[in-house]
Amino acid sequence: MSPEATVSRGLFISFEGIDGAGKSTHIEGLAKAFRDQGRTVTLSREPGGTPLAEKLRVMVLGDPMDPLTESLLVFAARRDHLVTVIEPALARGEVVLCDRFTDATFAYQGGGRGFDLEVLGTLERWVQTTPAAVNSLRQPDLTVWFDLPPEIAAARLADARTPDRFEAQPLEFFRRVAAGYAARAEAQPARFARIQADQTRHQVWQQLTATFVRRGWLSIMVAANSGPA
Ligand SMILES: Nc1ncnc2c1ncn2[C@@H]1O[C@H](COP(=O)(O)OP(=O)(O)O)[C@@H](O)[C@H]1O
Ligand SMILES: Cc1cn([C@H]2C[C@H](O)[C@@H](COP(=O)(O)OP(=O)(O)O)O2)c(=O)[nH]c1=O
Repeated sequence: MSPEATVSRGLFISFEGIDGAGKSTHIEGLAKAFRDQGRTVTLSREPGGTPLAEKLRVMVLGDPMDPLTESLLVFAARRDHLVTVIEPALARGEVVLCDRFTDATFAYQGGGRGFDLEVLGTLERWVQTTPAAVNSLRQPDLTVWFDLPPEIAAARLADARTPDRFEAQPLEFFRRVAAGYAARAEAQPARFARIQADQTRHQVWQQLTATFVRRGWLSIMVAANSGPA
């Protein structure tokens, strides 16, 4: 095991992908694996993660609005979440597992809605500026990207749940969202781990844990004895 695994520095890990890609299925199991290794885990999501941000989430997922309004609301929710939950947890040396972060904004508002990427970049810098981060800009240490063709995601979601304002979008919207994720991953390859999410749950889990074992963040033993919740 690399020395990194024995040092309890804060770890910020985000999970991304189009709706239905399989994030929720695997995050709990990963939290358990980190806990089994003695780490304290903060499990959260965006938009959301604080009382204020959860209120903003209800609006973003439910009320029609223009893309700038949508972008401002998700970034407002993010600022509150970052300042009151994520930064304090990282300062305590915890593992923060976050179901979506800023890449979702570039993918959904930027790719899906076609909103201005430069404006999103400006908002990203404003919202994620924090003195505790490398170069004062907070980014995840790792972003796990569940890459799944939109057709397969749609089939998985068909019977699974009542669609929200995004899940109700046509396939073409999700093609643009997927392209948005691919562009972010191409621009920042060191931060992204791409998971081929079209495989069985077990195979997806194995790809996921291998990613963490490779970085020295999970031991092989803990990974082998764990699985999706
Ligand atoms: N590897 C997989 N193969 C088949 N179905 C899956 C797989 N992973 C997840 N699912 C199912 O697909 C649906 C969407 O998964 P979910 O984890 O909720 O996706 P997300 O959180 O990314 O929107 C759920 O019904 C889930 O049980
Ligand atoms: C974080 C974020 C999410 N979203 C969208 C993507 C999802 O469709 C939705 C909520 O994400 P998610 O929590 O994955 O939905 P669910 O709980 O139904 O699996 O919000 C954005 O459009 N922009 C953002 O910045």
